[in-house]
Amino acid sequence: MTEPSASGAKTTLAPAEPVLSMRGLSVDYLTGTTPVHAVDDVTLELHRGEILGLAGESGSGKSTLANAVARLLKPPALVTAGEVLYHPAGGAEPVDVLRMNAKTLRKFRWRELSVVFQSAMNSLNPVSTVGAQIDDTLRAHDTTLTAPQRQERAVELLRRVGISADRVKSYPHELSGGMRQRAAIAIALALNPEIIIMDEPTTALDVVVQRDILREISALRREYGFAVVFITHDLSLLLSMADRIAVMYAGQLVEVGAARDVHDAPSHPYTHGLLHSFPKLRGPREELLGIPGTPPDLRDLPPGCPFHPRCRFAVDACAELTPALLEAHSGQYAACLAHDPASYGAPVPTELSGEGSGR
Ligand SMILES: Nc1ncnc2c1ncn2[C@@H]1O[C@H](COP(=O)(O)OP(=O)(O)OP(=O)(O)O)[C@@H](O)[C@H]1O
Repeated sequence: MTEPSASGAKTTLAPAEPVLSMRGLSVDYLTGTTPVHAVDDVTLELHRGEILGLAGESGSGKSTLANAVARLLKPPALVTAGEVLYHPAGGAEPVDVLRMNAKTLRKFRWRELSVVFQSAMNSLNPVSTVGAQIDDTLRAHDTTLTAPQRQERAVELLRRVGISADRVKSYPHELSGGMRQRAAIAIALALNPEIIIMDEPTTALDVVVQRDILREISALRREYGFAVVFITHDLSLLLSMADRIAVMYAGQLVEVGAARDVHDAPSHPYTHGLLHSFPKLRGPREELLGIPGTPPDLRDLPPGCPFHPRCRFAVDACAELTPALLEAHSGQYAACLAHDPASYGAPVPTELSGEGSGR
């Protein structure tokens, strides 16, 4: 696969310097007689300080990819190929997260990378107050802090995510769903990591709380400068908050680009279908085309492009050739033969050409 370049980032907060590089990453689930290829040869960079949105239907491999990066996979999951390079600040040599020993990994987690899951109830300890949980995290990873300093920091962190100081002594069950999610974010921020992986962190919350928390994540990111991998099946949500978007289909990366470009001119038919599956907030009304059919069985992908049976732009070659991730437009990459004129044998469909998008 061609590695996406850095040129597409939307804001100045997303410089092109990588903090994490996934290269040729593949993960299988070894269940039954045939492995499930949940992540298939993914090459993707996370830039320092950016919000990278990871989108795709349920089962496309988003969580598996994130868990592989955080070294949270458990059997039957197995990384079968690839590396995940962490680039320390200050230009030190990159380190392969997948090959870190237990001691290095303990330091890497929380200090450099933390994770916020969909259900804070699963990550928070039900028998410990939120203040104590922040304190535990700080004590385990930063021995230079005194108890009063840790307490001060716990109050400050909770304040940063919108929880008042008097809640420090609350147990998770005493908090609303939104507050629990905020507390989980506060713990993730405790050691000031460079990377935070958020796996559907607001999906279980109502829309108003979700919007508030997303706004706060963006503000915190600006203030602290961490990079976020934000996972959701809700592409419209990502378009409003991410700098860049990576779209997964059947375990593969099918499109990567700046959020605005992906929104204005998707270059992969799957992204195009996702974008036309929900009504636009602005602009003229459009027919909702959706995506026909269902995702393939990851044990037995169709030959050629895995999306071709559902693709309205497919030509005969799509059932035979596996498309590489190629630059479709400047800074925007798609794994689609339509952008490879020699193989496609027809002009790029207008819908995928970027024409009319004002670029
Ligand atoms: N423990 C497991 N054993 C076997 N297959 C699994 C296991 N966990 C996940 N899978 C399969 O791996 C594929 C990718 O799953 P994954 O959860 O990574 O997708 P996802 O895009 O995050 O989906 P969702 O949005 O529903 O969380 C799916 O086909 C899923 O069924």
